[in-house]
Amino acid sequence: MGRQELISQVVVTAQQMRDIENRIFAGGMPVAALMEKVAGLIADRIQTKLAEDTTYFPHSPSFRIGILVGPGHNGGDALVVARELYFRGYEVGIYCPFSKRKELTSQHLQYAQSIGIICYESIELLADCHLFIDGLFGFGLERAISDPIATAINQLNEWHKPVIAIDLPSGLHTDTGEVLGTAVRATHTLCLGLWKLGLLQDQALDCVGKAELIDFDIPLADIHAILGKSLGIKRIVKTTALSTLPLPRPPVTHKYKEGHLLLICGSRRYSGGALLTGLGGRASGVGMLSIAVPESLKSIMVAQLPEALIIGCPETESGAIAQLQLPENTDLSKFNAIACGPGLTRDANPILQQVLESTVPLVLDADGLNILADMGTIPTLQKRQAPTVLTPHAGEFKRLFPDLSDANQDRVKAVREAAAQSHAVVLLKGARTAIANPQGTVWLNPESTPALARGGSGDVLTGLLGGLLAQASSKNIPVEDITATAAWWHAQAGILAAQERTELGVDAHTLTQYLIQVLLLEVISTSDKYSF
Ligand SMILES: NC(=O)C1=CN([C@@H]2O[C@H](COP(=O)(O)OP(=O)(O)OC[C@H]3O[C@@H](n4cnc5c(N)ncnc54)[C@H](O)[C@@H]3O)[C@@H](O)[C@H]2O)[C@H](O)CC1
Ligand SMILES: [K+]
Repeated sequence: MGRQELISQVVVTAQQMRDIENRIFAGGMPVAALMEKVAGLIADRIQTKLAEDTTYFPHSPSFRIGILVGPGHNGGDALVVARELYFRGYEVGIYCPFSKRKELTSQHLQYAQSIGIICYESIELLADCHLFIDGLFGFGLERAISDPIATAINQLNEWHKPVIAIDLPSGLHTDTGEVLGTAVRATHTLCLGLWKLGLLQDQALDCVGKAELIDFDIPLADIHAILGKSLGIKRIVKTTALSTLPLPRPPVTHKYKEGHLLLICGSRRYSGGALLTGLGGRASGVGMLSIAVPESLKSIMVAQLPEALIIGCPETESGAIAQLQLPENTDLSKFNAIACGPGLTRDANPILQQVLESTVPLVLDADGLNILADMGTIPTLQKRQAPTVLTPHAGEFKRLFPDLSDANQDRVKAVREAAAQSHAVVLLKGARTAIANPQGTVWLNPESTPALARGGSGDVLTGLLGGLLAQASSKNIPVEDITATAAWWHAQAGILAAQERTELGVDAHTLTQYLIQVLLLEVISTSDKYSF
């Protein structure tokens, strides 16, 4: 794996970043030299951004940049940026309300003032700035921000001007993304060296804006020395996601070699869920698709999914599947994967018992999760031998794991605990979907769209994931990697659909039509090894 690819996947906590940094310093790199290098790269990036984006940053002789400087090395970075932008002809002013500062930061402040950059103690005096650089705190923030800094940050936020945060928006917890007191609402974040975990947590996203990484050549040996070879937390990136797709297919194959997926979904009350799950399964390219639904849904399913084998099952009085009535000579072990849950209703309880006993990889979603929660998640899953993937949103997560950490706060901690205790792969849905395996590795999906916050989009994911699992069954690819790929593919389809149709135009049915469309674009732009 090349440097760029590895760096784009790595995610660190504050402590890990400190440890990596200490190795660099122990190796002989002077602290001041590193700050100079990093801040030089930040200044270059800001200058390019200003030149590139003239609608956002209009050229004007009075263009003024306000630089917020904290007491630590985040403030030191900001001062080097201030000096560089000043020498490159920009008008800059500094806000630094701290009397105690780290030595290097103090030296840079002294020099900045000596060359004529004015340092203000009140942020109000920067009110006419067109752009702000936030260098108040980086990964050294230790406690909630208090006054006068809190009031200054709130004032800055009220101006609604462009703000570029250095490393991370000041006030965010580096690991959990929690707002500590108050936080800068940045429009852009230039994360330094390696992605900080907090930037990938849902609760941080209001403050992060567009995030990008500034690579300052951290030696790979230092990264591996602290994080290990396998990395504990990874961003899902395009190259790894595409590498687990069943593409290209072998030239000689047949439908059963390309996986047989069984979907179990729907009820008289929720027929749409079954349909969307089926369409998601179809888009996965799976060789054979069987869908078990209540008998009364059979005709509508056949009409919409003519290539699938629709299995009409006896129904309860309420219209749920009463019993799985598989074709003759078929039992659950004939399938390569099963996905179960969307639209089932809790009345389908006996069905879940049956699929849990199967020896086939199983995806549980929606009512499949609700029924599992009723059974007792952890003791029930501990009995299973084959892999299980749970795909809850935060509400379902709470029902499944009532005693674990809150999935609305430190989502990474919550999903890790859930996977460890249930021995399942857990995919916690959200703006930054988080996936954990029982061994503690976590995958975070760094790109998505609020357009996917819509009824039915989860059903599409369930079908898609089931189809990918079925196709991978003979390939020895870890279930968690396939789960990460499904989350990535689903989100990318949403992003493309939102670009073409706005965030309001991505209903779940439309989403299914973008799955192949986005793949075509991504695969073609990545490699020429696929031929169509
Ligand atoms: N990672 C790297 O290799 C590099 C990082 N750089 C930059 O340095 C910061 C981290 O610097 P550090 O000095 O450790 O921390 P901070 O700048 O975030 O500030 C710590 C400073 O603030 C005090 N403090 C903490 N919390 C509060 C609070 N709530 N209120 C008031 N004061 C607080 C604390 O006591 C410290 O004095 C990193 O983010 C990068 O921007 C290097 O420049 C390049 C290499
Ligand atoms: K900052």
